[in-house]
Amino acid sequence: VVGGEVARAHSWPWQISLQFKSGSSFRHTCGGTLIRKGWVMTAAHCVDSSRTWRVVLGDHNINVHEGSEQYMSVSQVHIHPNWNSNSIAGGWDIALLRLTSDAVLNNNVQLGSLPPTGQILPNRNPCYITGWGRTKTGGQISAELKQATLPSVDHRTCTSSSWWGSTIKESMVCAGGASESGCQGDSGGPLNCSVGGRWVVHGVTSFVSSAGCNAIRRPTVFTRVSAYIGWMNGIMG
Ligand SMILES: CC(C)c1ccc(NC(=O)[C@H](Cc2ccccc2)NC(=O)[C@H](CCCC[NH3+])NC(=O)C(F)(F)F)cc1
Repeated sequence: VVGGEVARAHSWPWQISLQFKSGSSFRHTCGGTLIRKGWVMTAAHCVDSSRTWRVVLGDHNINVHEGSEQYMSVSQVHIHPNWNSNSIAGGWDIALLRLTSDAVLNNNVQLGSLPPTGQILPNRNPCYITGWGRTKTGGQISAELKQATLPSVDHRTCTSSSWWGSTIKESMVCAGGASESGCQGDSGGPLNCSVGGRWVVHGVTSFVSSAGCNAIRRPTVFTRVSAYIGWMNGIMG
């Protein structure tokens, strides 16, 4: 997350760290959202390589064992069948991870709320991006979970020629476009939007401009969760 601030610990208790085994330890690679006790929603591009994954729930500083963490193994990776790893602009950048055991819900670990099918946010709806991703283009990932306000940008604006143009599909949500953005390592994490006074996870962090994470008029692009409710229910049962 470029800009914003360090989140109050466990204030986004559905945020998870997706890590892969590297030698004898695990490394953070992406974010994700706990949506059922046994299921995590993340980006397809995070899991389209075969690795040994683990999901860390209830984390704040990913380099320190704080006692609130739950370490979960992944028994199954369900990548959307239409995902094409050579075409991030094609969309479909969403995946579900089945955990080997159910999370224990508590003050530090809670389920994220999903929107109803088809819900589209109005322009400039208040949203926060959260993640442990890089804190500036080419910079380092953050040890502590960060948050930044990224107002949603409506489709008409985001697809205009001086913005992203036709790269943006109906199944995507844009948010930000000023000095704050997502960055590498935030992929797969939630776009948390305030709807009716409650936090709803409206996006899965997908991509930023290759000219830089917080490039002007290149808002962070998210997979629109409300376009995939049917698919997810079909998988999770
Ligand atoms: C649609 C097409 C023109 C297009 C292709 C690629 C991108 N962006 C990218 O590829 C930039 C590259 C980058 C690297 C380092 C620093 C900044 C940017 N990376 C990204 O946007 C990666 C997803 C890459 C998926 C690759 N299979 N996502 C992110 O960084 C995140 F966290 F914002 F979600 C953007 C658009």
